[in-house]
Amino acid sequence: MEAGGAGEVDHLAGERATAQFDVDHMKVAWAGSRHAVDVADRMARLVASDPVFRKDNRTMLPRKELFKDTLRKAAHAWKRIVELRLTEEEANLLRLYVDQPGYVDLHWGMFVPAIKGQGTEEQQKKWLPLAYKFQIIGCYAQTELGHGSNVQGLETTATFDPKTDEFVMHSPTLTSSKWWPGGLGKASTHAVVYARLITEGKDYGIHGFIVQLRSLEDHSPLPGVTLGDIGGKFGSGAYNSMDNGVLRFDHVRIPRDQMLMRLSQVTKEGKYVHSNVPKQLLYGTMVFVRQTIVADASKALSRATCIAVRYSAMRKQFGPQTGGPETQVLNYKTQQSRLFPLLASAYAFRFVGEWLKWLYTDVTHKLEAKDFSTLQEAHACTAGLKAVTTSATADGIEECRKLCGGHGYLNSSGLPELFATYVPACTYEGDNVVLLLQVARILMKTVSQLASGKQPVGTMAYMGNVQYLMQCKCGVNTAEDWLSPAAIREVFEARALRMAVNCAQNINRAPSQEEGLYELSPDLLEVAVAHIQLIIVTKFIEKVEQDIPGEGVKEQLRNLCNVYALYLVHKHLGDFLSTGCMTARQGALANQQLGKLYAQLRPNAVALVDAFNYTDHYLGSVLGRYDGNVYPALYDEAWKDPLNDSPVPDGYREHLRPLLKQQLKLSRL
Ligand SMILES: CCCCCCCC/C=C\CCCCCCCCC/C=C/C(=O)SCCNC(=O)CCNC(=O)[C@H](O)C(C)(C)COP(=O)(O)OP(=O)(O)OC[C@H]1O[C@@H](n2cnc3c(N)ncnc32)[C@H](O)[C@@H]1OP(=O)(O)O
Ligand SMILES: Cc1cc2nc3c(=O)[nH]c(=O)nc-3n(C[C@H](O)[C@H](O)[C@H](O)COP(=O)(O)OP(=O)(O)OC[C@H]3O[C@@H](n4cnc5c(N)ncnc54)[C@H](O)[C@@H]3O)c2cc1C
Repeated sequence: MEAGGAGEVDHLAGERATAQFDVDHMKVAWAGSRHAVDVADRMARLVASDPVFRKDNRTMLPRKELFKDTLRKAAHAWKRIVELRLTEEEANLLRLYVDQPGYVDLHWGMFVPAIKGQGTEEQQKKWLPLAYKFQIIGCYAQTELGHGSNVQGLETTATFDPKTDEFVMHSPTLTSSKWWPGGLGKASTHAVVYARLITEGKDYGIHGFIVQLRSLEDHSPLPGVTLGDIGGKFGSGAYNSMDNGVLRFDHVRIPRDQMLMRLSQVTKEGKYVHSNVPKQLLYGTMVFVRQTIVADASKALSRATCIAVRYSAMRKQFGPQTGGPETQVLNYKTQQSRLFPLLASAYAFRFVGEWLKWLYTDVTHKLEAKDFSTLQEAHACTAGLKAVTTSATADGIEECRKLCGGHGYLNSSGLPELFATYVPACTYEGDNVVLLLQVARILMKTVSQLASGKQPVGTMAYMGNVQYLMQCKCGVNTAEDWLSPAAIREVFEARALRMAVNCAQNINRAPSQEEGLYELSPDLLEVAVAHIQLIIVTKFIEKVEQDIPGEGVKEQLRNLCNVYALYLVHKHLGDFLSTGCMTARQGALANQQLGKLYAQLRPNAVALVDAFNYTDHYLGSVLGRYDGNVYPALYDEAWKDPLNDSPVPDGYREHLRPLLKQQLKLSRL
C-alpha cells in the first residue's frame, strides 16, 4: 500500500516534492471523475487487504494449483460481491484488482454480451438471469484449430432437423475442433458456439448457438461432447491461470430456440429468415470487447511505466567524474527518451479509450434505433485502436523490463508476468495485422469515393480536406513552433491522407483491385497505423483543450500530449519526409523540442505515475513499490523461492555428489 504508516520511510519523497502539479487532481483527470477515483480506491484496498487475493507466489505455482487458486479467487470475489452488494461498477473494479485471468472474464466479458447482443428478448429473459446468478457459466467458442482470423472459414456445423425441431451440432473434421476459448477447458457449463447453419440442405454461414456442455449436477461433459484444456502457455503464472479449451461435438442435439435469433431465425418448418439488419452485427461481441481492450491497454502500460519510473528514480549507477553521489538512472537522457514516451502513451491510450467508450455507446444507441450508418466507423475505430494500442503496450512493457536492468528480469519485478499475460492481446480478439488490414480497406474505399464528392464523416472527416492536405506545407520554423496543436494536427492529417492516397494510386495501377490489395498489404498496414495514430493524437489534443481543474494539471497533460505526438514524428520521420509533409530541418526541430519536453517532465515523473493510484498489491512488483525501498524487498523476496527451502538442494545426492566425488578421485590419480 501507499507509504504513510508508522515507521515507513518514503525513499521517493524527494521526487514527490519536485512535482509541479496537484497529484490529487491528476488522479481525477486519469480516472475520469472524483467518484471513479473513490470507487477504484475502495475496491483496490478491499482486494489488497484480503489474504485470499494474495498473488506474490503465483509464478511459483504448478499449473494445477494455479488453476485451483483462480477458481478459489473467482468464487471468493463473487462471495464478496454478493455479501457487500457491490454495484456492477464496483464488481468490475474488484475483478480488475484481483488481477488473475479466469473464466469470469469470458463469462461477463463475452458470453453475457453475446446473448445480450444477438439473443431475442425472450432468449435474454431465459438465459441472462441464470448467467447473472452464476447458475450457469458461459464462454465464447468461436475459434477452431484450423481457423481463427477467417471467421467465415469455420467448419463446425449446426444442421436443423425439422422432425425433432432441433439443431445437430457436429465437428466434422479435426480442424473444426473449437480451440482456444477461455473458460471452456474446465470451468464452463455452457458456450455460445459459432457454427455454420444448415437447413433445407443449404449452408447459411456462421451463426451463434447456446449449447450446454457440462452436467449441472456433477460438471461432467454431456454425451457427445469432448472437452479439455489445450495446454500450458507462454510464461510463468500469467495466462496459465486460464483454462483455454478444446471442444468437439459428435452429433449433439440442442432445441431450435437455442439458436441466437435476433439477427436471423429458422422456423420450425426449417425456413431461414434474415432480419433486415447488416450481417456484420454477428461480430458485435468482438467489437464490444475490442473497445474494452483499448481501455485495458492504458492500464497495462501505466502499470509497467509506474514500475520503471519509480525504480529508475531510486536506482543509481556511475557518477560525476569529480566524485560525489552516483546518478539516478532516471537522469540519463537515454533512459528518459526510452521511458517518457511510454508514460505519455499510457496517458494517450487512457484518453482515447475513454473516447472510444463514448463512441461505442453512441453507435449502440443508433443501432437500437435501426440506424446502421456508423457501423463502419465503429468497426474501423475499435479494430484499429485495438491493434495499435496493444502492439505499443506489449512492446512498451518489454522496454520497461529492459529499463529496469537485470532486476527487471526477476519475476519479483512483476514485469515478466505482466508481459506474458499481456502479449496475447496482440492476437486475441483479432490478430493485429488482420485488424489493421480491415482499417486500411475502409480507408482505400473512402479515398476511392472522394472523387465522387462523397464527404467522409467521423474520424475520416479530415480526408474530405484533400485539396488542402495534399499540398500544404508545414509552417514550423523554430523548435517552439512544434508546441502548436494546430501544427501537430496538420502534419498528422497530411501524413495519413497522403499515405492513403499514394497507396490507393498504387493499387489502381495493379492488374486488379484484389491483386493490388495483396501486393501492397505491407504499405496498407502503415497507412492504417498513420490513420489510427492521428486519431490518438487528436483525441489527446481535444482532451487537453477541455476544462481541467487542479493546479498545473492541464500543463502536465499538454506536455505529455506533445511528448506523445513529437515522439511519433521522430519515430516515423520517414513517413513524414517521404510524403513531403515536413522538411528534414523541421524533423530535427521536432526532436530538439522533444528533448526540452523530457527535461520539463523529469521533475514530475514520479508524481505522474503516482496519479495512477495503484496499490503495491495491484502493481505486484518489488521494483515499483510506492516507498521506493527496493533493495530489502528484493533480498527478502529471493528467500521465498522454493529452491531456497533447504541450503542443500534436492538432487545433490543423486547428481552433484557423485560428480564431485568422481572429479576428486580423478584429480588424485
Ligand atoms: C469476479 C467478479 C467479476 C465481475 C464482473 C466482470 C466483468 C468483466 C467485464 C468485461 C471484461 C472484458 C474482458 C474480456 C476478456 C478478453 C479476453 C480475450 C479473450 C479472447 C477472445 C477471442 O479472441 S474471441 C475470437 C476473436 N476472433 C476474431 O477477432 C476474429 C477476427 N476476424 C474477424 O473479425 C473477421 O473474420 C474479419 C473482420 C477479419 C473478416 O470478416 P469477413 O466476414 O470475412 O468480412 P470481410 O469480407 O473482410 O468484410 C465484409 C464487410 O464487413 C465489414 N466488417 C467486418 N467486420 C466487421 C465488424 N466487426 N463490424 C462491422 N463491420 C465489419 C467489413 O468492413 C466489410 O465491409 P464492406 O467492405 O463490405 O463495406
Ligand atoms: C490467450 C488467447 C485467448 C483466446 N481466447 C479466445 C476465446 O475466448 N474465444 C475464441 O473463440 N477464441 C479465442 N482465442 C483465439 C483468437 O481469437 C485467435 O487466435 C485470433 O483471432 C487469431 O487467429 P489465428 O490464431 O487463426 O491466427 P492466424 O490467422 O492463423 O494468424 C497467423 C499469422 O497469419 C497472419 N495472417 C492471417 N490472415 C492474414 C491475412 N488475411 N493477411 C495477412 N496476414 C494474415 C497473421 O497476421 C499471423 O501473423 C484466443 C487466443 C489467445 C491467444
